Amino acid sequence: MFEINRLSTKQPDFDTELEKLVSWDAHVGGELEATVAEILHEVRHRGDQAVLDYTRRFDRSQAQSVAELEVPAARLKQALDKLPGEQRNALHEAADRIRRYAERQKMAGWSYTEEDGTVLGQQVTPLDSVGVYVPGGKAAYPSSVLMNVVPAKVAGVEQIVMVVPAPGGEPNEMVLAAAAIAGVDRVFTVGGAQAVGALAYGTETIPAVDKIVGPGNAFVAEAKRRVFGVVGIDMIAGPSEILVICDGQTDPEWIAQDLFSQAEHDEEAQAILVSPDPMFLDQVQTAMENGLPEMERSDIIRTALAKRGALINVRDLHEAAEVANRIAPEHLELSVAEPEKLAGYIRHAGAIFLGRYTAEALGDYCAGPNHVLPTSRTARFASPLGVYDFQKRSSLINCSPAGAVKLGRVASVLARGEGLTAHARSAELRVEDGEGGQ
Ligand SMILES: NC(=O)c1ccc[n+]([C@@H]2O[C@H](COP(=O)([O-])OP(=O)(O)OC[C@H]3O[C@@H](n4cnc5c(N)ncnc54)[C@H](O)[C@@H]3O)[C@@H](O)[C@H]2O)c1
Ligand SMILES: N[C@H](CO)Cc1c[nH]c[nH+]1
Ligand SMILES: [Zn+2]
Repeated sequence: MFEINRLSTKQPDFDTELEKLVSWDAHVGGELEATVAEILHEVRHRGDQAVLDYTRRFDRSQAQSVAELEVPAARLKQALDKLPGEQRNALHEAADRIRRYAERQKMAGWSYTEEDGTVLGQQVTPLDSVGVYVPGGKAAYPSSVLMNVVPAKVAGVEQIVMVVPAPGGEPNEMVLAAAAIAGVDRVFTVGGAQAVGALAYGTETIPAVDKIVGPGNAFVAEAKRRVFGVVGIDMIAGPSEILVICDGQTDPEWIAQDLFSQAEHDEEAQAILVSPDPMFLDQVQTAMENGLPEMERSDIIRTALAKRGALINVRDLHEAAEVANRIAPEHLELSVAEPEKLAGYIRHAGAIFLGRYTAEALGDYCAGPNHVLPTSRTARFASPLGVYDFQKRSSLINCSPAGAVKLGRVASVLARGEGLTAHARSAELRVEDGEGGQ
């Protein structure tokens, strides 16, 4: 037996029950926030020693120094060379698809000339240094190495520092091989909030970076939220989420596995099925009941489904889209006859998977689009990780003498309206120069 929440939009307390299910606060709460605040404080003030203490405590490392937690470049290459051919080929194929998609996201600079000869534009530059968090507490994620590092390389980031927990002190070989393929500059086997703190503040051994990207559990997500401002962050990419909208015509076993696929990441993961067909919800529940014992991580799935899993009955597919928009899930599968039509009603989702054949798991590994996606309803305002996260823009303004006269007159009026005399004089001097020359 397993537990899963059953809801219907027809029940009078639907809104309250849905809120309980999807609200971030209800699941993480103040204790986690206090723990993360303390870890960040310690790392900021005690540097390497704090990183080492927490790594020994949370990841059972035997290391005596943070230097010992750095993985040399030769070790990455060795992992790649020794990897079974099938795994090496799969990593290369996934990297190629991710790169092809990322290339299309690359922003270029542009400029245009106003009638007065002033040139206006935008210059695009890559970030200097980036810290990539690769999760690794409950599972190893070579795919996350590729998803984070490949777009950073496409953008032209100079220094990429990767952090990844190594439970028991043993780094995962496929993760190291992926780091070699992607071209990471430095790797430290440090995880959790202490890794985020080290990348944000810098320690004696781990360099501070300009921006931290990558997914992780609730501790990692909270740590990134807290260091924002000291460094840039990509988004809150916390415990995984899936929401499937199904018209009742897909094989229930397919949908059951799709729901499991995200639930197996974490006890805090979210897996929701929305359908107008109550009998189909029953069939999927039965398929889950039958399939669960075969799952290697059935304990994690069981906990996640009881906490943040739900089968929701709606009146029709239009109402299903409304529910999805309210939840703003990380992943949204549209397992319906006309997915493109339904997609037109979707406003908030990290990634949309269209049609019965598009299993979300394909996007996790190799379809091409990034699997680092906004969670905890942040898809209302955030986007998938992309090359644009590793690029920044500077405005370009190059005034001609005539442009300086024209703009100077406008600026002078506005500056005097704001009571800012120096601004006004700065503009007026160029106007006077231009008028004198006429
Ligand atoms: N949104 C995305 O794009 C995306 C992609 C891949 C994975 N994920 C998510 O990443 C997460 C991976 O989680 P994980 O746990 O396997 O690895 P993780 O690397 O995110 O977290 C492991 C670290 O958590 C810290 N930690 C664990 N328990 C702690 C405690 N009680 N107190 C303080 N720190 C503690 C430890 O430092 C440990 O190193 C999952 O939630 C998964 O759903 C999300
Ligand atoms: N589903 C995760 C993003 O939430 C990505 C992933 C990696 N490996 C398997 N899945
Ligand atoms: Zn996944």
